[in-house]
Amino acid sequence: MLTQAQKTIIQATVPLLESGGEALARHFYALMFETHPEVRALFNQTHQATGDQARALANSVLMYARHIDDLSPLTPLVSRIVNKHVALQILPEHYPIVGSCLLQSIREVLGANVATDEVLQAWGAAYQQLADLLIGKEEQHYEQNAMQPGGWRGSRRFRIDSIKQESQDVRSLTLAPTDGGPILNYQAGQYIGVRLMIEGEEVRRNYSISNRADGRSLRITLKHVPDGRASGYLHERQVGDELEIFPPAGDFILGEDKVPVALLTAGIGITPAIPLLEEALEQQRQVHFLHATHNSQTLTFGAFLAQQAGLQDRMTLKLCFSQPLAHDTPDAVGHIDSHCLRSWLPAGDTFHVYVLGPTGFMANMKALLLKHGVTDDRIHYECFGPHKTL
Ligand SMILES: NC(=O)C1=CN([C@@H]2O[C@H](COP(=O)(O)OP(=O)(O)OC[C@H]3O[C@@H](n4cnc5c(N)ncnc54)[C@H](OP(=O)(O)O)[C@@H]3O)[C@@H](O)[C@H]2O)C=CC1
Repeated sequence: MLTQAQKTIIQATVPLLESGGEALARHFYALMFETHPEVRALFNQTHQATGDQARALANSVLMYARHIDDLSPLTPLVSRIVNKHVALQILPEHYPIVGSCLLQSIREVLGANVATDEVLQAWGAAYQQLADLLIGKEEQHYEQNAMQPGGWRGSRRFRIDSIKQESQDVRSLTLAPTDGGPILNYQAGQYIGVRLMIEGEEVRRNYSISNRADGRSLRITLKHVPDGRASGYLHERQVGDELEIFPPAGDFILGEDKVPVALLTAGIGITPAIPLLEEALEQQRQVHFLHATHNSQTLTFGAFLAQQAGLQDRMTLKLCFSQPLAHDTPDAVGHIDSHCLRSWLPAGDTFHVYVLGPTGFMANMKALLLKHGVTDDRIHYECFGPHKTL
């Protein structure tokens, strides 16, 4: 348990974290990967290179320090972190490695005058409190996954049953367990973890599941990112190849109120929106599917969406192309703007909006939605990779 004196020390470090948190986080990752190369696989090295992971860690530590007296406002953030950890199979033994490197980094970056023994002890206790919380919640997920019919713990081997080119740089892989057993009933909007061995090095990634649970197979849909190690590797796989998969996780799911839904997506952010769309339609909800992409060549699931919109009275489909080809006839050209949202969103003020895509897109859409009067509690978004507050 943290003492009141330790909580006061943690709160006093907030200004330091506000100004120097990112430098601290960068130092921490460099130290950890140097002294514990075995944990490299748990972190996407592209997010390291862009600094996204360091920013996400700095922000999480800052939020934690700010709310050390009452952690309840952090419940959504903790849930996001726990789910990402579960899909990457973060285990209790990983926490002491992170804890010792974090304390060493605090000492080295802040210096002995600021990072006194008292300060380090307070942060050691605070870290342990957070680690215990996360380990407990993650174990609950692992247990729930393992107990369900068709569930499993750790990795399970899946075979690629089919491959489909969906658009210019995007293909879907349909995967079935090699043991022939069923697959648990995952929720629309969830993702899985994949463990790959690329040139002798372990790499782990999360990928959104792009189909609804059918008990037999699951589908992931991937964009080939230039220089993307895992996506490049997966795009070279053939039917019959096998992959190691961690059980589904994720809390980006439809709310239970059967209100109208707007799915506002861009680029490859469309992947989790497909099962969300199917679920919403099955629940007889009104769905407005608004999607931005470059043009018809990069449009993923275009035929499926058009077919659904043709079949379903309750579905509206609007496409915005930023770089249309000569023969393209989208509903709008450029970026989705205030005018598009005003005419494309459902009427009334009960609908919820689910935003998925590049971070800049999600930040823009959130700002426009707020301006349009959509309240914060009705706007949902999920970052692919480290969580960011928009
Ligand atoms: N949340 C999720 O589940 C997932 C999210 N992603 C995220 O999606 C990102 C990559 O998506 P990708 O397919 O390459 O996207 P694209 O670069 O293909 O962009 C898709 C569309 O969004 C437009 N756009 C980009 N930025 C903005 C902005 N700031 N405001 C308005 N419109 C914008 C683009 O216009 P323009 O032509 O001007 O670029 C384009 O029309 C990744 O970075 C990843 O983080 C990926 C997978 C799943």
